Amino acid sequence: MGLLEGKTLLVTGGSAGIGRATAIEAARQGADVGINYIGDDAAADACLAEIAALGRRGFALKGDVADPETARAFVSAAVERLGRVDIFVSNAGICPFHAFLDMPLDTFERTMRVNLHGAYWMVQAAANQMVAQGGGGAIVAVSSISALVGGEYQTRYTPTKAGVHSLMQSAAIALGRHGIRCNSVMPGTILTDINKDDLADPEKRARMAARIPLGRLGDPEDLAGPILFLASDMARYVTGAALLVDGGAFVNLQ
Ligand SMILES: NC(=O)C1=CN([C@@H]2O[C@H](COP(=O)(O)OP(=O)(O)OC[C@H]3O[C@@H](n4cnc5c(N)ncnc54)[C@H](O)[C@@H]3O)[C@@H](O)[C@H]2O)C=CC1
Ligand SMILES: C[C@H](O)[C@@H]1OC(=O)[C@H](O)[C@@H]1O
Repeated sequence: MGLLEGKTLLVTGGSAGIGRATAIEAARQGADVGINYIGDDAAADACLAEIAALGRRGFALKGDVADPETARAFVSAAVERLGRVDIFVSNAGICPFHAFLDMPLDTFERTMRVNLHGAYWMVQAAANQMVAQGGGGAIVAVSSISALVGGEYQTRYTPTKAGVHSLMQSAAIALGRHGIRCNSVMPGTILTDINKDDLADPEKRARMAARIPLGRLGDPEDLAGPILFLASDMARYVTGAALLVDGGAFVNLQ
């Protein structure tokens, strides 16, 4: 029997990277899965095909998480298609690298709106559904090691990841009385489209890998287990927590 047998799970940014790995592993663990995404329809269709091949129900909703209306539409579609929402994974995010001193206003605002506002409205919509249906629930947000440490070209990104971590702490308090647990994961450097350009420089890539005690950069699948553990009943007394999933990078000062 899978870890998530009989549950329904929603994940934002589920067509690629960490969100996709989470969606597919959730299906393997017995959950029906809804994904939200933006951009490439073929990638979303491919993810849905894998969910179906695992014998689970799935649906995809295209929409920008920066628009609060997408949150309402995603949760409504989940209720219509899957009946309820047991687990919500707030994952969608962007990280356009840029220097601090000449940060364009639109780059700053877009990053805030997608990563932080998007997480806020999505989590609120999912939580309202969980409260209305009863029986509790679990919310996991994808924060980052960048909530704890800085990056020269990530000055409009790292505050969003600290914000997502903080959102989970406050939501854990607000939602505990409803039996809804809220936690975050903090990935280190994971090989996905978000950092493909940044890590195209072999020297930078080698430098990033060299500081990781486990000896390699992460893969999206490295996140699926920790996210789904926090989402599962095995973590039933865990709320307001943050789990670093970084191969040990954070603790490696020298
Ligand atoms: N890859 C890494 O090294 C790390 C990633 N993260 C976080 O993990 C999360 C997922 O990122 P990755 O899988 O690495 O990236 P990715 O680029 O492979 O996937 C991002 C996903 O988010 C979706 N997305 C992007 N903007 C969206 C929007 N406005 N509305 C709806 N969907 C949107 C895309 O369609 C895609 O499915 C992000 O929140 C990122 O900040 C955190 C730490 C490290
Ligand atoms: C996109 C970056 O490579 C990635 O994003 C994060 O949150 C990590 O800190 C890495 O810097």
